[in-house]
Amino acid sequence: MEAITGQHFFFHDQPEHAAEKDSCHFCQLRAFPIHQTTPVTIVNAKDQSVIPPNFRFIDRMVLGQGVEPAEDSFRSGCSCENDSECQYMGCLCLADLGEEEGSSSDEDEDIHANGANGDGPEAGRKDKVRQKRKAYAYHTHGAKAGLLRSKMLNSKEPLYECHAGCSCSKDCPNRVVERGRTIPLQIFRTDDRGWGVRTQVAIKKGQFVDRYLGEIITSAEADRRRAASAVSKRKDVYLFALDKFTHPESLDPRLKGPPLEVDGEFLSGPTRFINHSCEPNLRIFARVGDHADKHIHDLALFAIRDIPRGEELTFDYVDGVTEDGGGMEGASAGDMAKCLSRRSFTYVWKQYTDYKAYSSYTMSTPPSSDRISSSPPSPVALTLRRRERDERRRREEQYSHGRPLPSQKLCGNEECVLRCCNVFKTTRFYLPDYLLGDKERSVDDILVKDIQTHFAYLAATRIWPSIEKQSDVLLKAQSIEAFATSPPVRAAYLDFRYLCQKNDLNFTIESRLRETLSVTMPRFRSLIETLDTARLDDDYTELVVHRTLQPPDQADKAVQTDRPLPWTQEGCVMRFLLTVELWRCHDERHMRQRGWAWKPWIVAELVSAVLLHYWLLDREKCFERVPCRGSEQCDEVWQDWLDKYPLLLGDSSHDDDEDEPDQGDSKKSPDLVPKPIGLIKGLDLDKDVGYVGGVGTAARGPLWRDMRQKHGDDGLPQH
Ligand SMILES: C[S@@+](CC[C@H](N)C(=O)[O-])C[C@H]1O[C@@H](n2cnc3c(N)ncnc32)[C@H](O)[C@@H]1O
Repeated sequence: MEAITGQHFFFHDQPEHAAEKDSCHFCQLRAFPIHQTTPVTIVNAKDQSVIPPNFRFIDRMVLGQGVEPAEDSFRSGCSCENDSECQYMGCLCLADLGEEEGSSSDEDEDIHANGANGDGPEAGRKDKVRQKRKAYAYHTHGAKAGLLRSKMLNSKEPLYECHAGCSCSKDCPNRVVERGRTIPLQIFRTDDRGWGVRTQVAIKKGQFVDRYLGEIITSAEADRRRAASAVSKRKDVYLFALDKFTHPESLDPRLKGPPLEVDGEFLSGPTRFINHSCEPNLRIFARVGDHADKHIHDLALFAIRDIPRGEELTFDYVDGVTEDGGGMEGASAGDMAKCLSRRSFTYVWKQYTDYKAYSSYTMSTPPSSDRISSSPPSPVALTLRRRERDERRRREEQYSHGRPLPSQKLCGNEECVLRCCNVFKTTRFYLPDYLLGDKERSVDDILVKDIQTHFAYLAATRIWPSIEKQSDVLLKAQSIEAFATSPPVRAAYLDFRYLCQKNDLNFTIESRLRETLSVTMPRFRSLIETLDTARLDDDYTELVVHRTLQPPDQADKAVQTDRPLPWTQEGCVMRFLLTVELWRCHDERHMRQRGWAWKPWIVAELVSAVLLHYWLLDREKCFERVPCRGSEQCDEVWQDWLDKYPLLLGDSSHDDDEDEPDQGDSKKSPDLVPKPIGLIKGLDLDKDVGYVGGVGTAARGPLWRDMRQKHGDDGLPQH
């Protein structure tokens, strides 16, 4: 260290040492304009180590190959007439803030700081200020001016700042990160953790410290560097993915992912030497200037508490993950893990799948602890933990919106291992082999989603013909569509198909299935009349349910064999009907479809129609059966369904006892906007294609009005 300092001091102002000067870290630092006011120094009072010679200080991001900033034509900025306007909603730079983030709980603090509280003439001004909602992230007035608001310190939101493309001045209060570091820093040799960074002045809570700089590289290049690095895990601590705005469905191709990454190992600023701590004094935030450059957003470090002069600066490499999987400072600290970029996503993903292969799945136990303050957790373990936590949160959200818990069985028996009772089980150890998705179009080029909608509409009008009000019909149709397309019904159909194949039962023609349905449906109806399928807590019900769902029991037969008897066609159909009915009851019990307390004959009608509908969709090649990749994929399937049918509490109308539509629920559920039924031009689905062949009319008359016979086709006989 002394030798290097000496070289610098004595020789680097001489032209013949130009090359050496170029690689001298002191010279690099001195060359930055900011060095005059807020220098970075390097000291080593411990040993002879020097900053790695292949490291170079930079004072701005370096864009790697294939990484481009936005074109000028996409750039924009605010047109606020004076700087103070840039604090409020209305400033274009703050346009991406949601309502929640925009609201300011610190507003009073600022007004107080400015002496504008109480009655009198100031009160009017205060009211006026209140009308304009303060939205930006910093304090404006008094001693805290320029510091991050306390609300933001715990927030996962990015910071949106004004920038060079804006009409406000450089002194605009919303340009904190842009103005750069104001704190002199010292890189020093720690006792036990290599280099570290300490502050040369006291830092206030909420004060901006510096950005994390580096080379911005593509994800492919990051992977390449990981692979090339002797120890990939080591490489990971220098890589930050710029994924704050990445979303697979983003309209901006640059934000679709995989995200760009910042590599600070060989080119960076002093923050690259900041060590990890589980009780850090800094936190990292995503910061955006020009919105067109979200893909290369900044990583800005702020103090999260007052820091005395001389104290080592640290941040939590995984932002507060604790052993129980929660955030160190409550939920918001955990959420910030998303703000803290995912380091080495791709690499870790591979590790993750391996990890999943041996880790037992549990909803509450994150991978083993690495929370030791004296040494940092391995980045792989940390990322795994973070991913586990994010997944867990996503699932919890789904459960709160009606996805059943994986532990729940259709039959109600905790111990049940029957495949068909476990349609909610999507964990690692009980993943379905396949998932059933809709193709976009049928073999006849009809949009499958139109067929689904049309089926639901016809079912609503035929099974509940007494509903007159169109909005009630649409509500009914919407809830039928949600039910019929739900993941457990799909799982039940796959199970049905599998069972049929395994037992060489082929419903190769529609009439065969219709016949079987016509025999099975009355039995099914009397079964659910006898049982209270909505309450599965008595032994008798469970026994009967299990008998129906299980392979036929040879004990019932005269001939005893070692193997279970094969399934019959009626058995397969019955198993589908009962599985779907149990899911319907579960759904009703647990939240989404409240008020579906239908009489057994309505249930029998609808559930049978659903089976025939699925079979017809299958025949028309509307489905795709995809191997299930993992529980994440099941999560996605549930998420898609929950997103598409967010709240279906409004369908209580028209039990068979009711004459008048119940409009109460639709009034109570403003979220339920009836979906327009897309009629398919030139096509009568009933007649021409027969997709809804199973739907008859249940209005006190014959349960199955055979649409096909009307058109001279084979059909389901009346019963
Ligand atoms: C981003 S660098 C920080 C600067 C580093 N100390 C150096 O000398 O270059 C991350 C590396 O620092 C070390 N490190 C960071 N935090 C640490 C901690 N709390 N305990 C031990 N080593 C730590 C680890 O070797 C880690 O790979």
